[in-house]
Amino acid sequence: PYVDTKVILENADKHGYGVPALNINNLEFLHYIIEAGIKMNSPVIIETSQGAMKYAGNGDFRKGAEIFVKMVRTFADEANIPVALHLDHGKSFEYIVAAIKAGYSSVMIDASEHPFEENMKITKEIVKIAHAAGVSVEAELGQLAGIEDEAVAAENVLVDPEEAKIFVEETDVDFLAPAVGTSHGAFKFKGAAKIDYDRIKKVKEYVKRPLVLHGASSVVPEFVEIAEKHGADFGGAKGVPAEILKEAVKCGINKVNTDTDLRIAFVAGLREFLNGNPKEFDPRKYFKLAREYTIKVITDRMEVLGSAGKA
Ligand SMILES: O=C(COP(=O)(O)O)N(O)CCCCO
Ligand code: NA
Ligand SMILES: [Zn+2]
Repeated sequence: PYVDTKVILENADKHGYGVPALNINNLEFLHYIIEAGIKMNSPVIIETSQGAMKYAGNGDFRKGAEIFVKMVRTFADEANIPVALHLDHGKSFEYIVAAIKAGYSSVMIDASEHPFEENMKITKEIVKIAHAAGVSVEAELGQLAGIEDEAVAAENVLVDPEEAKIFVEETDVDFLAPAVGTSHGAFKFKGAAKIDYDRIKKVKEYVKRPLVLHGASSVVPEFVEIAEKHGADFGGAKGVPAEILKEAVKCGINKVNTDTDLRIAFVAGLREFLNGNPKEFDPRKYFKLAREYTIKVITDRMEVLGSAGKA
């Protein structure tokens, strides 16, 4: 069934597991996520960035929002796993309102590049509007480095747990994304991978609601290798290893945002298949390995996070 993201995340919070939040831009990735969820009997959170809304609507983001809601609801209505649709990194009022009007389960208002008071003020407004429409809200505190679709945050600014307490009390936001050392994309750490567990624990103690880990892709070496064997150049790619994700879930993370891992698995399979099948040009055939690898990277993640078997 199609559910509110809050329902999925409150259950995950209660039972101490993580749920993958998986980004899509097209029908194929939605197919793979649903297949993986059904196979593992896991709840799934589908998420789209503002860029994905524009892309799906061929430039018209309101159209794109409607297309995603109709596609996701069609799958969700007949799947016996909980499925939610979330707007990821909503920065523009127009996009957020379009997602709410189209029927998204939840929206993120990402005002993290603004000073604390401004972030709080903007988030409060969005919460009022979203809650009036029965839609739950995610916000971000602190800043991730790395590329975030439109904006590039220069440095990591880790969340201040005291600020998180005030922020949640003031805004009544449903789930919070604290910046704890990760960043978006395939090049997350200069040195060894590490995130600030104590900071997660402190925020959890204060806000007592589901927490979100952004920049959580593992950049799985197996798929990086296959992609590079077939012409990709991902030199220096490094993500969040599975054992760090497990620890982060223990500390209170419940929604685990994952985009880069799906992209790498897909392009690894696509490159391998195209290199090995020079005569093939049927789009129902040449995604075969891309599909297989993308489903694999999702089912593995459901095991790591503990959402497998929880639908
Ligand atoms: O936090 C994440 C996931 O980040 P990643 O999958 O790159 O680790 N997202 O919000 C997904 C979109 C970010 C741009 O790729
Ligand atoms: Na999000
Ligand atoms: Zn993110």
